Amino acid sequence: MSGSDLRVVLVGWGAIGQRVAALLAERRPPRVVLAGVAVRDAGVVRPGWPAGAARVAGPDGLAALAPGLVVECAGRAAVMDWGRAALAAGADFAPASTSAFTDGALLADLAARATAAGRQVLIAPGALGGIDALAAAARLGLAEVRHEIVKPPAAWAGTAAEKLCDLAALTAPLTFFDGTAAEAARDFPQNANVAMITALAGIGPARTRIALVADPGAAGNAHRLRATGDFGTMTIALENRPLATNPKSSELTALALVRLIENRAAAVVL
Ligand SMILES: NC(=O)C1=CN([C@@H]2O[C@H](COP(=O)(O)OP(=O)(O)OC[C@H]3O[C@@H](n4cnc5c(N)ncnc54)[C@H](O)[C@@H]3O)[C@@H](O)[C@H]2O)C=CC1
Ligand SMILES: O=C([O-])CC(=O)C(=O)O
Repeated sequence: MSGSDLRVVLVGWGAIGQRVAALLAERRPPRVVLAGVAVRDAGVVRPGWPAGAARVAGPDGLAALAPGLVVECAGRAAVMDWGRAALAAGADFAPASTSAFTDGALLADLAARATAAGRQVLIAPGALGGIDALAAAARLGLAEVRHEIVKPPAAWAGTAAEKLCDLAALTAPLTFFDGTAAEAARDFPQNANVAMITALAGIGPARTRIALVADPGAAGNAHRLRATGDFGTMTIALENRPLATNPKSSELTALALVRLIENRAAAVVL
């Protein structure tokens, strides 16, 4: 491998981390090396571990791998420490657990560290599409952004949805939450990270409206985004296939991270 290779470290070996690693192994993008994966128990042997990737036990072990890009797919609690460690190690930082940015001070802190280090915090579109159009449209001014997240009841199990409705008894779609992106991302960190992505790309966490729906007829995880503004009107509808090992997370989230990684090393960026 040459000195110009992009050395990537994944933080988290769950549904998304494993899918990203498998896609990189399949696609073998030029100039991309999966240098390491951070896990909580580095001693455990894990089937399917990527060839040549080091096990990283904690943020202190990051700099030794000389990463160019650290991709977080572990959970909200991992974002601050791994983001700081990535930027201190001279890497860009791409967090998937964007619900962490309901704490606006955390994003400001990482942004300041990125500026000081000459690096970037890169936010992939996650489970969503149309973020490029939304972010472009926001430059002229948006009047309204509404994002509806529809998942089967099983995908809401173990979340605050259980306090708001009887998931097992549903026979028709139920909108169990309608509020701001700030509230959605704060209260549903496993299911509404994209709410914060929509908000950051558009009109912010306080003005972006989010509806969360449990639908017993849903085959996958749907995202419906509608925005109006001086640019015109946009409507995006996605029916995402869930990841096999975590029904809460969409396949598209892993694909968006693979795209981000490949683009950091590509000659032509799309
Ligand atoms: N941006 C987006 O659109 C989306 C973001 N997500 C978020 O991405 C994250 C990962 O999702 P999944 O892979 O589906 O979750 P998962 O629960 O399958 O995997 C997370 C893994 O990270 C590990 N982990 C947790 N804290 C860690 C730490 N400090 N260091 C090392 N490993 C740690 C866990 O043990 C687990 O193996 C979650 O926060 C999820 O909510 C999920 C879907 C969409
Ligand atoms: O993967 C999805 O469809 C969305 C999701 O879980 C999240 O934003 O946290």
